[in-house]
Amino acid sequence: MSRHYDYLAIGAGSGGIASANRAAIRGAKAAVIEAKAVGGTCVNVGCVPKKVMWYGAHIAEAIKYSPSYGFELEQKGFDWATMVKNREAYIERIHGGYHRGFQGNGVEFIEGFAKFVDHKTVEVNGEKITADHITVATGGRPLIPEIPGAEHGIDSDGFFALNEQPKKAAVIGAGYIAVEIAGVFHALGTDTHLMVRRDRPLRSFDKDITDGLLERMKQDGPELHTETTVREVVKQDDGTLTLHFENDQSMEGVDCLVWAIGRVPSTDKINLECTGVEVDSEGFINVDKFQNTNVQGIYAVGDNTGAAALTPVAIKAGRLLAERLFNNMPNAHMDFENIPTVVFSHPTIGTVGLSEEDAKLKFGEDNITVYKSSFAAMYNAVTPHRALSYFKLVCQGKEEKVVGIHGIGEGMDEILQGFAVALKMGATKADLDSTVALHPTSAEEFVTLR
Ligand SMILES: Cc1cc2nc3c(=O)[nH]c(=O)nc-3n(C[C@H](O)[C@H](O)[C@H](O)COP(=O)(O)OP(=O)(O)OC[C@H]3O[C@@H](n4cnc5c(N)ncnc54)[C@H](O)[C@@H]3O)c2cc1C
Ligand SMILES: NC(=O)c1ccc[n+]([C@@H]2O[C@H](COP(=O)([O-])OP(=O)(O)OC[C@H]3O[C@@H](n4cnc5c(N)ncnc54)[C@H](O)[C@@H]3O)[C@@H](O)[C@H]2O)c1
Repeated sequence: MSRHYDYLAIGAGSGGIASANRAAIRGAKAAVIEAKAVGGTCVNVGCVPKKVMWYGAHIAEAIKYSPSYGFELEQKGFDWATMVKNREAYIERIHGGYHRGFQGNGVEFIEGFAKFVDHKTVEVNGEKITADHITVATGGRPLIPEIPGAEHGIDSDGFFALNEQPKKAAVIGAGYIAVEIAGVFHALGTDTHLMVRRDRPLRSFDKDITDGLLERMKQDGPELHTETTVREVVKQDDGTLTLHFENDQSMEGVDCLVWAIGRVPSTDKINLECTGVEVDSEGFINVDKFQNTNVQGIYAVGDNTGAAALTPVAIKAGRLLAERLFNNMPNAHMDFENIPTVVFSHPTIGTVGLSEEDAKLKFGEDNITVYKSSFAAMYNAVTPHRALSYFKLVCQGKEEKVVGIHGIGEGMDEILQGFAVALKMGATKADLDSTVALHPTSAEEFVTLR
């Protein structure tokens, strides 16, 4: 038995789903193969469960501030399992939405793990499936370090599988995932320790913004341990973990250790070798700007290409690929410049374009003008917890073209999208200044900077 399609996506995550749906909408006979849960990382063990838990953390913070607004609340407890149950029910509903979408668009959903047999054929559940165009959209998976006792820790997938709230958590890593998980644990009441190998987390972000994050962590937690590298993990008889660091210090009593030290592409178990598709030294698939691999008829989108590992990036690249293949748009391709991004820290960070450091390197120090401000957002200014937000514009040349927009503060996640449009359109500082402010908001900072 064998089936043939015009378009086949391996992996029903952000990129695979978006591309298969768009291909089918444009008239292609399309299918998508998924080994685990429809929706991939974002929906099942990424953006979606993370944001639900971030909202939970947000509510915990609001309860903390509520007395200053006149509320007399008695918090009787917090049930982690209830949050998880409702989160998973929501995710189930999203799964249903995807399947209805496939039905509506005419995409065939195939459950199973796909492996290449040759450059036109994959095998799944013993069946050979052929397609004119095959997209590898297999995403990635978390990395665990090779140190003694590492297996006693969990990764971000394990974090979402927790059914009970840990008392004391150590989160290892300095990227988005470490910062976000540590923030959620801490806000919900776990004694949380974030451990980074160097002087700060999010080192590739603009320094003024990470300084703002460090200030908040110092003020509110979680506890940040810098210059701290885990050497060994030992499980004690009572089940708790002791972490030994390279600086010969240690930490005892950890009941949840989370590794958030990066992700690797899922390209190693799909027999890609038999197709001749080239990968780099880390296993990321080499693609050109059209998502073409070096083998005709095989493409890759999303996290396994080493592009910015963000859901909207995988979706956009996937849709544009389908437009190119099936809608007579030979030049359709993703623009990887100026991709906005948000970290769901506490408070959130938003950033698009170049950091001050990178802008100076690219254009020269004399060609860069920086505008920045800090202020206590009204939300917490009326509480004893007076904390600062930071906003920054990086401008280039005499005309002060805005090449970087950065902020940390309440609402920054929602503020950034519109400003990213302005940056992408080539806005200058004068354009922002000519826009009337919205008052009272935090967003108005960006159009009133001096
Ligand atoms: C904890 C966490 C939080 C995140 N938060 C955000 C966020 O807030 N915002 C954001 O934009 N991004 C976020 N991301 C990143 C985002 O989830 C990814 O960029 C996005 O999911 C990538 O999509 P993709 O299609 O490349 O791969 P994935 O979504 O990983 O999908 C790949 C799919 O392929 C399947 N698969 C793999 N191999 C095979 C095979 N051989 N056969 C069949 N199926 C296979 C996998 O099971 C998986 O379902 C987060 C990621 C994590 C881990
Ligand atoms: N809000 C969002 O949009 C969001 C949220 C989560 C994830 N993501 C995406 O997922 C990607 C992966 O996130 P991530 O946080 O896993 O990876 P990352 O690559 O961003 O960060 C990994 C961090 O771990 C550190 N590290 C590596 N090895 C280590 C070790 N042995 N011990 C201690 N630290 C170590 C690295 O220095 C790095 O800072 C991100 O780059 C991002 O694109 C996005």
